[in-house]
Amino acid sequence: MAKLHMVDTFDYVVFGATGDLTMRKLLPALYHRFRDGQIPEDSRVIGTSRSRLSHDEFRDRAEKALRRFVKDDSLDENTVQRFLGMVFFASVNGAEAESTWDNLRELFGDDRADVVRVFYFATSPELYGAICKNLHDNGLVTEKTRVVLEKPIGHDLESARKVNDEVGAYFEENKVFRIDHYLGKETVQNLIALRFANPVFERLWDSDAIEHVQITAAETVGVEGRGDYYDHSGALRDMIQNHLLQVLCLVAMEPPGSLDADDLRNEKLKVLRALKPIREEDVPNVAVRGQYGRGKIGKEIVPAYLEELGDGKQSDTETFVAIRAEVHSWRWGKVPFYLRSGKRLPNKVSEIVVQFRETPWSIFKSKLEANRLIIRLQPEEGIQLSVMNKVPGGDGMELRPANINVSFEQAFGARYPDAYERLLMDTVRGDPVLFMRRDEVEAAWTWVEPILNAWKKNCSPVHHYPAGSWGPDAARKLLAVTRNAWHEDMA
Ligand SMILES: NC(=O)C1=CN([C@@H]2O[C@H](COP(=O)(O)OP(=O)(O)OC[C@H]3O[C@@H](n4cnc5c(N)ncnc54)[C@H](OP(=O)(O)O)[C@@H]3O)[C@@H](O)[C@H]2O)C=CC1
Ligand SMILES: O=C1O[C@H](COP(=O)(O)O)[C@@H](O)[C@H](O)[C@H]1O
Repeated sequence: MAKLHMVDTFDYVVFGATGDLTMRKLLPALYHRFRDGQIPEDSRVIGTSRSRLSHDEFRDRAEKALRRFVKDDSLDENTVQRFLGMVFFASVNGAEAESTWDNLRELFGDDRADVVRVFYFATSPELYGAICKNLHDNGLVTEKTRVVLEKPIGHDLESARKVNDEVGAYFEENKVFRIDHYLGKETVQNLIALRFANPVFERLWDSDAIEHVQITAAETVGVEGRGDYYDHSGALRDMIQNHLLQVLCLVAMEPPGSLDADDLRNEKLKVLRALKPIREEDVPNVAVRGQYGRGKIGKEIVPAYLEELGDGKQSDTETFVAIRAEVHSWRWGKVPFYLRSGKRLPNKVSEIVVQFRETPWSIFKSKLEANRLIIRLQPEEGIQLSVMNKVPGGDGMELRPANINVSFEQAFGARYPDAYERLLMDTVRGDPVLFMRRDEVEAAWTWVEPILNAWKKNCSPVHHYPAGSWGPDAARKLLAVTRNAWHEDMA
């Protein structure tokens, strides 16, 4: 395990602390960091929401969450009790000026004014502006205060600008941490190491050598309890506008001058701005949307999206998206970047497939397969490079592809920390390198917006696919026009 450095003492205030995200991700992440010795014991985690809970009632909920979402081998009684001793609760309606702000103010005496203070907004984004104003008006913002904004930042470009303006009225950009948990995944960070610490790859990283790139985030889960949110979002907003475009940036960007936040983010922004704009009339040719019907994943029969929504609701919301993108730059020319994300697909897998070009000429009788680099983000994190080899023995020169495999688990053996663990500690340290800058978020919305508009006008159909399949056939056709195939369909 790489070395962890103890962070400064902090007060971590979560708005939306009784919600799913806090229970499932934030509290377990803070617990793990505490257990690993990264968090000083005089730090505090302060939950807030409109619910009227005592400190002990909230601690009970926090304890249940830890027992449910932290693996048994990481739960030891002493550590759990010491962690819960750092947990507090204040009942506040973040959106209302007249609310019980005293409950929160009372928790900060003069002796905490110099302590790092993080406000994490795990509520609906419409509340972010009001919460910022109320924090400011109640004198809760100190020199060492940061705010963390959960996704989604808006619903489209206009609403994203509104959220950013409202937050920006009270917090300088360097105090605003827009979280994209994909950037906290170890394997996503490792992309930077793979590309810029290994010249063997970087020398081949362009349109001369690379035929196309696929970026896939496939999930087996459906929308389950999040139907209200998801039905207003859909896969394009939920996964592509943020996570997949951020991964694309790291694959396609030029080497940054350093690992400083702005050097890295400037390079990502250049990629987002170099994405070939998609005109509304072209959307049917380059973007496919789908929605899952009833089907089977493994041995389990799972309901259709509409059944999960319940109440006989009808909806065109997409649970699957595939897009053909291009990064118009000297390095990439017209290399297609295929982006794909969907729910209720056969496997949970996030991966990048870099398909190299074929040899210009072959001296062999065997059919040659072009090299392929697969960067597996999750699960079974690792790298796989396919190469052509001579089949041993025989009296001729028979060739077959074989894989060079690096399994990160075998190489490093450590537990893979959840993305939130790293990101929450970065917010305490005030390190924005793995967070999205305002201009990145807005550039990403600018690019996806014509697709959203075309779909709103019903310019292309919502293809239905059975749960447990790899999505609609139209997604296959998107690649077939250039005689390509998605990874699972490759020979
Ligand atoms: N759940 C997840 O896995 C993910 C969630 N997100 C995003 O994070 C945000 C929260 O999601 P999630 O936890 O699932 O949502 P939930 O609906 O489970 O929780 C919402 C929380 O906000 C609180 N809340 C609502 N209104 C106010 C208010 N006016 N003042 C203070 N607190 C308020 C609620 O508590 P109370 O009713 O007591 O006030 C509750 O704690 C959403 O924007 C979501 O899109 C992003 C990525 C993943
Ligand atoms: O942000 C989100 O991500 C999850 C998928 O995250 P992963 O780390 O499990 O790949 C997705 O299920 C959710 O809908 C979306 O809001």
